[in-house]
Amino acid sequence: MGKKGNVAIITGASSGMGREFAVQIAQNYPSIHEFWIVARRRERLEELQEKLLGRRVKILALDLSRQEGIDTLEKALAEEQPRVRILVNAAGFGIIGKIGKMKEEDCTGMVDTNCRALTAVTHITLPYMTEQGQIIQMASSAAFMPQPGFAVYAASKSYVLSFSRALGRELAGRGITVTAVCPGPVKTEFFDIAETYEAVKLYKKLTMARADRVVYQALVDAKHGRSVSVYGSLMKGFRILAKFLPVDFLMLFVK
Ligand SMILES: NC(=O)C1=CN([C@@H]2O[C@H](COP(=O)(O)OP(=O)(O)OC[C@H]3O[C@@H](n4cnc5c(N)ncnc54)[C@H](OP(=O)(O)O)[C@@H]3O)[C@@H](O)[C@H]2O)C=CC1
Ligand SMILES: CC(=O)[C@H](N)C(=O)O
Repeated sequence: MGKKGNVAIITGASSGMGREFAVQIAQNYPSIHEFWIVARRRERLEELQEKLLGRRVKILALDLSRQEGIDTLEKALAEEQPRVRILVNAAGFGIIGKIGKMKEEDCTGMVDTNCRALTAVTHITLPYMTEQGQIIQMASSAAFMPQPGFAVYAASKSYVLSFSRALGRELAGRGITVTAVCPGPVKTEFFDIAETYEAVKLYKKLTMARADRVVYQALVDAKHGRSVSVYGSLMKGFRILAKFLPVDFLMLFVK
C-alpha cells in the first residue's frame, strides 16, 4: 500500500476543517489515490472513510501531542514509504482564558499540539514528499497579533505562520509549496473546547465563516503556491491593519 499512488496525509481529520480538507481533496484531486487520516477519535475517522469516494484509506487514531503518536506515524511512514503529495496539518485546539486561571496542561497542551506536533509531523513527513507537493498548515488570523485572553493560542499560531513561511523558502528548491491558512473564526467544534472556561467574544460569534468555504479558498491558494491563505475581506482587512497599526493600540480592542 502507498508505494504506487499519491497520498494525502491529513491530521485533525475527525472534525471541522481537517475533515473538510479530506472531503474536498477526495472530490477535486483525482491524482490522490490514498488518504492517511489522523486524529484521536477513531470512530469519526471511520465515518469519514465512507465519504472519501472509494479511495484507499489508512486510519491512524493517534494522539499527536504525545511522542508515542508521532513515533507511530513515523514508523508507518518508514514501513510504507508513501509518495506524499499533500500534507495538511489541521490538528489543533485553543482554550479561551487568562494564563494562571486555567489548568497548566491546558496552556501547555496548546503548545504541544499546535506547535510541537505540527513541527514533528512536518519533519517526519518531508522525506516522503514528492516534487510539486503541497504542505498546508492551519495557522489562524490569531497569528497576526497577540490576543490577551487567548494568549497562548495566538502565540502558537504566530509560530505556525512564521515556521511555515520560512519552511516554504527552504523547500522552494524541491518544488514543494507551503501554505499557512489564517482564517478568522470558523464555525466548527473548535469552540466546544475553546469555551471550557470563558465564552467566545460576541464579535467573533457574529463573524464566523463556513468551514467548507475556508477550506476551498485554502486549496485554491495552495494550488497557486501562495504562502498565506486568508479567507474573506474582513480578515484580509484585519491582516493589513495588524501590519501597520501599533500592537499596543490593537490590543485595546481585544481585551
Ligand atoms: N475554528 C476556528 O475558528 C479556527 C480554527 N483554526 C485552526 O484550524 C485547525 C482545525 O480547527 P477546527 O477544524 O476549527 O477545529 P475542530 O475542533 O473541529 O478540529 C480539530 C481537530 O484536531 C484534532 N486534534 C486535536 N488535538 C489532537 C491531538 N492531540 N492529536 C491528534 N489530533 C488532535 C481533533 O481530533 P480528535 O479530537 O479526534 O483528536 C480534530 O480532528 C486548528 O489548528 C485550529 O487552531 C484556525 C483558525 C480559526
Ligand atoms: C479560533 C481562531 O483561530 C480565530 N481566528 C480567532 O482568532 O478566534
